[in-house]
Amino acid sequence: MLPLLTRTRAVAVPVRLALLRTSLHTSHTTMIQKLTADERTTQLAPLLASGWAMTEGRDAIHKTLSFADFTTAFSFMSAVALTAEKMDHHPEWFNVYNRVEITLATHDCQGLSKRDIKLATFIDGAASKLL
Ligand SMILES: C[C@H](O)[C@H](O)[C@H]1CNC2=NC(N)=NC(=O)C2=N1
Repeated sequence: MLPLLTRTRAVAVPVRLALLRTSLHTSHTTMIQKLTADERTTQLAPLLASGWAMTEGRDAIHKTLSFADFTTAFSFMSAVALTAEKMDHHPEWFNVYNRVEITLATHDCQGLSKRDIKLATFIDGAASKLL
């Protein structure tokens, strides 16, 4: 029979290793993935056909929207900001008066992910209500 302290360590070490494996596995499987080639055809292509464009030199998309005036542009930005915060997914954007330039990419995977598709789709819906 092993002394109590040795037995405790003999059990505790494998348990800790198992927990570490589980946490590594979980963080790996929940990591946000770049869009696959198939997803680019089915989900990204429609956005590229409706005013979004690939950004040169990076896996990102951008679009410029012009509204009637600053108040309308800012109202659009407020709607997008609330949704972006809920999604924990934020646009890179630039506003001057009535114009809003938006770039979307997922920093966590250094490229385009489903979150960018979802946010771009929301942005198009919000803009269409105000344009
Ligand atoms: C810690 C926080 O959840 C992350 O930094 C979120 C926040 N907003 C984000 N926004 C965008 N566009 N890409 C991200 O990878 C991202 N990650």
